[in-house]
Amino acid sequence: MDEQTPDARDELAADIDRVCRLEGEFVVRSGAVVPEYFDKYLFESDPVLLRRVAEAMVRLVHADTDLLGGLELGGVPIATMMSSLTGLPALFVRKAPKAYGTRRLAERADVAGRRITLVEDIVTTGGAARDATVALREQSATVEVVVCTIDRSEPGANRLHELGLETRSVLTRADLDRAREAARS
Ligand SMILES: O=P(O)(O)OC[C@H]1O[C@H](OP(=O)(O)OP(=O)(O)O)[C@H](O)[C@@H]1O
Ligand SMILES: O=C(O)c1cc(=O)[nH]c(=O)[nH]1
Repeated sequence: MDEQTPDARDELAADIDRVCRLEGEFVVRSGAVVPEYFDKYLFESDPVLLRRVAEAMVRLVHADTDLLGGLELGGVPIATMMSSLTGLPALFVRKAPKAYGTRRLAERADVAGRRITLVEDIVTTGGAARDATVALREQSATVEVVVCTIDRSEPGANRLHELGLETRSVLTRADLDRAREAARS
């Protein structure tokens, strides 16, 4: 697939920022309290925006990927759309194994020996991606890349590289701040 043009990227940043940036006081997954929150459900529930996001994320997926592992919950609609765009099968990765039925953590089939690209909406500290990586590697999957829509991590906060995991984002916090500034001027 062609690279995304700088204009298309700027346009996506502006639209995502306008739709999903909230101001207030928010507790995030890591337990920190932050004054701004990117509510991914506000762009994931818009079919046109979800598709644009998924198209941009597909460009970040390595060719040798076997499965697109959407992280519960916000990663699941994105992984599903990416699966539809690429034909790669999706995997739905729960935060914890289901307590009954198949008792699976990763919904689809065994992941042993499969190369999984994780699909995440927002990376703040990388904690959710870390937990999923550890759990999937325990099931003998290969996990080396996480693709995300927004990397809002502060410098040094994302330590996924220590797990040998590469983070590839469509947009960073700086992209969204620039888009916001441009919209104001
Ligand atoms: O990088 P981190 O510090 O892990 O934070 C980001 C993660 O936290 C949020 O998920 P949340 O647990 O709120 O779940 P949801 O997708 O189920 O709404 C977000 O969607 C990421 O998965
Ligand atoms: O870190 C998080 O939990 C988090 C941050 C954010 O901006 N948006 C979100 O959905 N989760």
